[in-house]
Amino acid sequence: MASYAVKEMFLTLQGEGVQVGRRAVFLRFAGCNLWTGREEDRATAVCTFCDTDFVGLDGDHGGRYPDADALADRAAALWGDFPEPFVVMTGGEPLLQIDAALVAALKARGFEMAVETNGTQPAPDGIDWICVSPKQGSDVVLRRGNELKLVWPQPGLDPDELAGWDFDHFLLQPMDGPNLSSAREAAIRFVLEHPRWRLSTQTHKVVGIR
Ligand SMILES: C[S@@+](CC[C@H](N)C(=O)[O-])C[C@H]1O[C@@H](n2cnc3c(N)ncnc32)[C@H](O)[C@@H]1O
Ligand SMILES: Nc1nc2[nH]cc(C(=O)O)c2c(=O)[nH]1
Ligand code: SF4
Ligand SMILES: [Mg+2]
Repeated sequence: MASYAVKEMFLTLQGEGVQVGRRAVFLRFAGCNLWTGREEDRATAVCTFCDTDFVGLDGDHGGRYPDADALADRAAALWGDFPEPFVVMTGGEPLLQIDAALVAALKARGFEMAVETNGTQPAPDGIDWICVSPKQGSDVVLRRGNELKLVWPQPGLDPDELAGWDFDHFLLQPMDGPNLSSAREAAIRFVLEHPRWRLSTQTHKVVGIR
């Protein structure tokens, strides 16, 4: 039976993408295949701009969960006594760990499931909402889903090529970091010229929630 390495779990509002503002349990898995998460490796990683600490098991409700039921029980407890539970699985790279047993355990507790992924791994069946965020220099195998959320700008990644992939929504998300304001301006300019794309703002950072 699989065990799961979890960095943290918390209740918040989805800050990004088409489902922005929605109450959600965030389940952040530890580990990623495109960066070790160590600052000394950032410059040589495939993904160099990550805004997230996904190393270790030491966050709120983090730990090694022995099985899918234990993890789904914790997610249900965090959601609390409300209808229509919603979980966003992220990381790190969640598709390194999400398996059929976890999907089934969450489904059995009534969860609607979303995933935030870099798209380099196939997704198991049964996930309700797939957000793929491609990274320049990686091999994206998951080219269909609900939303494609491109962190912008990423030199070498051409949005016109991605626009042929099979997604319902195409989003540009300005890259947070030292050049955030110019990234924002570039994204706004791009959307004004390419109405197929929408701007995704990381609203949780603006309003000061997790
Ligand atoms: C931390 S990642 C975890 C999920 C998965 N590994 C991925 O990259 O999609 C969550 C989301 O944050 C985005 N992201 C990471 N660093 C960012 C940054 N500096 N600015 C804007 N978005 C960022 C990712 O592209 C992804 O959409
Ligand atoms: N509020 C909030 N919304 C988010 N949407 C995607 C996030 C992520 O790190 O995957 C994230 C996050 O870390 N916090
Ligand atoms: S792929 Fe996702 S989790 Fe991994 S380093 Fe990039 S943004 Fe961070
Ligand atoms: Mg985040």
